[in-house]
This record gives sequence, structure tokens and C-alpha cells, in this order.
Amino acid sequence: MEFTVLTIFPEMFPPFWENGIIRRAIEQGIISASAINIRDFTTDRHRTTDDRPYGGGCGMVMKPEPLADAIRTARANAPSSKTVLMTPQGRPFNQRVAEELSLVEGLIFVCGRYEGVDERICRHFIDDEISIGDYVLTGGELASMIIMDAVTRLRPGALGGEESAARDSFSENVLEHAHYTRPRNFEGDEVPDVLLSGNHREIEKWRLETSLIRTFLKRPDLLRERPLSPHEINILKNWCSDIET
Ligand SMILES: O=C(NCc1ccc(CNCc2ncc[nH]2)cc1)c1csc2nc[nH]c(=O)c12
Repeated sequence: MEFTVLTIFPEMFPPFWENGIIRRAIEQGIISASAINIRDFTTDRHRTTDDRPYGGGCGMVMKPEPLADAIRTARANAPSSKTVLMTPQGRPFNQRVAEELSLVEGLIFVCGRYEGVDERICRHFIDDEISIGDYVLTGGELASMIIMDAVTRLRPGALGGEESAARDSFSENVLEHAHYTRPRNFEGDEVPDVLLSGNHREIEKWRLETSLIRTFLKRPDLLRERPLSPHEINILKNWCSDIET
């Protein structure tokens, strides 16, 4: 999987690529990553990448020529890549989109600044438009890192053995159970006995129940995305009746 980022702030990216699972995935050849400075594709003395909007109004718009030349270069270097424009107007990013993107050969991220990019770029050079949420950022760079992060961990081999198992248990619609590690008693708060029992059936039962209950309490919206099984409904009923008594 090849990541290419088009940005006017390429220096934001090496620190992101030099740590943790991303760094290991690069070292193992699972992914490759590079940043292209859009400013290198300007032709004027001031290396201008933005200009005032036609129709007036505040803010600046990213010029189409430097972006088009940068995208052409990126595509020449990574031919079977999908060109993704990072924009507040894009389709909302989520785990399903991460899984979809993790299957392509390469991704070219166009990171806008200012008020956005010239519409001719959106019309003729972009394959997909993605937003990472309904809040306004100062640019698309952090959004592209979030996508690279979520997509990398889905690539085969990116997560070590134990982590990948953990990932498999992650089903989209429930929050994870509580996690504990040593010491057993931390400032007077003890780890639940069941987790020390070595009884894996009971431990799995406790983990499923606590996942369901904390999803019900913190993110009931997730539970509406798929029907609860009779067993799961029972767990919630028992828990509710326990708190009623
Ligand atoms: O480039 C990005 N943002 C920079 C930016 C900021 C403002 C405007 C112009 N105003 C738009 C607006 N919409 C609602 C209110 N104001 C355009 C572009 C960006 C890329 S992905 C993403 N995902 C979530 N949020 C984001 O901002 C982004």
C-alpha cells in the first residue's frame, strides 16, 4: 500500500511516520509513504498556491495549476492509486470506509488549506472526497494522517500477532470492555475477581456483558445499527433488574 500526500506543509508528516505501528509497517514494507510539496509545482517567483475567489468573499482558494501538476506527478509515481480529496464536504470517514480504502493499491491524499480547492480540481482530478467529521479544521493534513493510521492497521501484518487477535474481536457495534493490568490493587481500587479466576468462559462472559452494558450507557446509538440477539437482550434486562432492586 503506497501513501502519497500532497500538501503545502510536508514537514508535518515525517514525525507521524517515524513512530509506533506506522513506523514498523514502513520498515516491514507493508506500507510506503511520501509527501509532495504542492509549492514545488508553482511557477511564479513567490511560489503562490492560492488566490482570491471569483465572485468575491473572504478567504482564499487553492489554485488549480499547481495541484493538477502535483497530482499528475503523484499518479506517475504511484499509478494504481486512488486520489482522495480531504474536505469538510466529503463523505464521512468511519471503520467501514477504512476497510474499503485498505483494499486499494495506493492512496494519494490531496490536503487543502484556506477555504478549499478550485472546483476544476474536484471535477477532473479527484476519485473520492472524505471528511473526518463535522467540525472545521485548518487544513486536510491531520485528516489524511487519521486515514493513513486507520488504514495501515488493517493491512495484513501491520498489527503483531496478539494485537490482530484483539482487532478481530472488535465488532463495530459495541464498545470494548474495561481493561486492567498490574497492580491488582491500585490506590485501593481492585481488579474484578473474575479476571483473576483463570476461568476463560466466565471471563469472556464478563467481557461481553460489560461491553454490552457500557455500549448501552455510553453509545446506545451503536446498538440500533444491528438487532440485539435474545441473549444480549437478556443480559441488558438482567442488568436493569439488578439496578432496580
Ligand atoms: O481541509 C479541511 N478543512 C479545512 C477547511 C476549513 C474550512 C473550510 C471552509 N468552510 C467549510 C465549512 N464547513 C462547515 C463550516 N465551514 C474549508 C476547508 C478538512 C479536510 S478533511 C476534514 N474533515 C473535517 N473537517 C475539516 O475541516 C476537514
